[in-house]
This record gives sequence, structure tokens and C-alpha cells, in this order.
Amino acid sequence: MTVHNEKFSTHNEFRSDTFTVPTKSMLNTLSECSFGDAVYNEDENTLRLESKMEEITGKEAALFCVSGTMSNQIGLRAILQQPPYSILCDYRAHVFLHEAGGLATLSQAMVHPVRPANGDYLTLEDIAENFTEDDGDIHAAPTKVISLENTLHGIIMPIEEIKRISEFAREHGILMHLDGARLWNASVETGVSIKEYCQYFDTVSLCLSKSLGAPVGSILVGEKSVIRKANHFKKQAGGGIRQGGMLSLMAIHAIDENFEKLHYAHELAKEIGNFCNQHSIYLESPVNTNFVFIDIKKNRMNDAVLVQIGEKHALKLMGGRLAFHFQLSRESVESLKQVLLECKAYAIEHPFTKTVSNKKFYNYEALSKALPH
Ligand SMILES: Cc1ncc(COP(=O)(O)O)c(C=O)c1O
Ligand SMILES: C[C@@H](O)[C@H](N)C(=O)O
Repeated sequence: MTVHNEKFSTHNEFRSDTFTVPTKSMLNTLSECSFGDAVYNEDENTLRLESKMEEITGKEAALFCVSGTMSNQIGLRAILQQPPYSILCDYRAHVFLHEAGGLATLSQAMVHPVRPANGDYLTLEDIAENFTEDDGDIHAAPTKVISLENTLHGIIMPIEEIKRISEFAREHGILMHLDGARLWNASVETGVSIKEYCQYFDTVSLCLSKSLGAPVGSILVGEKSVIRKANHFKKQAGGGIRQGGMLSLMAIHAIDENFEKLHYAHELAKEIGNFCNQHSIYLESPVNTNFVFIDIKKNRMNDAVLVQIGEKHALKLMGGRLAFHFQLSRESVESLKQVLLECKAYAIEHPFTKTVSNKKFYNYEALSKALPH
């Protein structure tokens, strides 16, 4: 993959697909970009991107946001009305764990995190057993939104389960939000269209800056009235984008050029997943798309050691979560196999049994300095 500058090459980057960089072809489009003020809806490329996303998702309106955190948080706030209320989500949900407590501050919402009984994705049974009925009980914060994530940790949530949950939500006056930061990955893997997934939700956030490789941005879609309100919260949060034409044009290019490249990332992830299984390196969850989650605890590995062995092989790791994207090189994947074997051997000699937080997005800087080199 030819990047515009080798200094920013991501051929060895396994920390996250958020590290993907613009391709030369993406940058070449910039000579044609618009420079309207998008706060006044006058930027041609931004309007084109939003219109494109309305078509892809089948939703009435779309809003270009600077990040997935923003599109999730303003989308959830826009469909909530009057507290007390709660949002039911997976106990690993990004909106719950990794968006700086936005649900508490912007939405004044109680969050009800639920652990899936099957270990991988929420089912209707998990939700029916855990939701809070709006039955007038003044002790409760009734469930007003079910927020799903697809993919979550790279795991695909089956469309049939989404349909069941959506029907249950409608029956109980509960709205549905999807954190679809990597819905692209689910779609390319299952063949289920983005539009088919989106039909079961009131609001959907889709990231352009992760597996698709745009430098910035996410899109929130929903009904016009909801997106209008969300735009109000976007402006309030300082998310108004002025001459966003460059970013929007690169996002359009990312959708058109890079969607099919997700297959490559998934193939690499599955190759590493199979390699781990062949070498008794335990995994935390199945490899459905572009993530491999090494079960650090079960392997009795020290993630700081994994990061530092990775550095020795000129790879960038962030702990047990390995992210795959279309900019990785074959050589880096081969080096990763060596890193995993060395870390497994080290763990056999030096089993790591300390209890550590099960948060998945470790602090790379802290880990790379955690042990004396
Ligand atoms: C599942 C998921 N949702 C939302 C986000 C937030 O996106 P951003 O980092 O652009 O705020 C991320 C992180 O990139 C994510 O992994
Ligand atoms: C760190 C986290 O917020 C980011 N979404 C990632 O997946 O890398």
C-alpha cells in the first residue's frame, strides 16, 4: 500500500485500525475539494458525503462528526427525553467504557452494562432479563435506549438477534442505537448490507476513520428531527466544522476505495487466530473480522512483555488486542507470529499471575515503559 510519506507508514501497526493513514490516491482527490462553511450547510463535499450516507444506510438524514465518540454521544442524547432513564448496553461497550463518561455528563443517563450469557454478543434473553420496565416504579431508571455495538471487539452480532431485540424494544417503547464504528467490517464479512443492519435502529454511528482509512470523522444517521437535535448538541460541544470539504472528500474516497480492502484485514486476523490455535496461544473471543484478542490472563502473559517483544521486532502493539487493517504488510504479520511465540515461551518460563484491569485499550506509553528494557 503506497502511503504519501514513508514516515507515516502503518505497515507494522497493530495497536488499532484508528492508526490508518490517507493513501496517495485519497490525497490526490484534494485538488478538487470544496471550501464552503459546513456549519451553514454550504460545503458541497460535506453535503455530498451526508447524502451518500443517507443512501447507504437508508436513513432520512446524516451528520458528519469529528469522531465516533461525538456521533455516539450526541446520537444517544438526541433520542433521550427526560431523566431518570437508563441505557442498556454490553458490559464492554465503547459508549460505556471508552467515551470519557459522556453518557453521565451529556445524557445524565444511568448505564446498565450487561454481560452476554454466550460470552460473545447480547441476545434478546440477556436483555429481557436485565432491562428496566417503565412501569411507574419510582425506585427505577427505566430503560429508554438499548445501545448495541456491531462489531464489538471484532465480534459480529447476528442480524437475526438484532431483529429480535429491535422487535422487543419497539414493544416496550425503547429506542435503539447502534455504535457501528466497524459496521463496515460486519457487512463485508456477512454480506448483509449496511442498510439492512440500520433498519433496526433509530440512530446509527458509523466511523470513517478506522478500518476505512479516512483521517477524521464519523457519520450519525437517523430521522431528520433527531439529526437536527443532534446537530444542536454537536455545535454545543464545539463540533461545528467549517471548511470540512477536505475531510469529507477523503471520507467519500475511503468509502469508495477501501471498503473492499477490509477482506484483506480480516484474512490476516483469521490467519493469526489460526496460528494462535495451532500453537496453544489462548484467545479471548472468536476471530470474526479484524481483531484478535489474546487471552493474556489464561496464557499467563504480561502484556508489557508482549508490547516490548513487539518493539524488538519493530512492531507496534498495545497489549492483548491485535488490530488488523489494509495497510499492514505481510512481513509484519510474519514477525507478529514470532513475537507471539516468544511471548508464549517467556510466559511459560515466567508466568504472570498479577491481577490487572480487564480494560482492552491499554496505555501504550505506560506499557512500553512498564519493564526495564
Ligand atoms: C467501537 C468504537 N466505537 C466508537 C469509537 C470512538 O471513535 P473515536 O475514537 O473516533 O472517538 C471507537 C474508537 O475508535 C470504537 O472502537
Ligand atoms: C481506543 C479506542 O477508543 C479506539 N476506539 C480503538 O479501538 O482503538
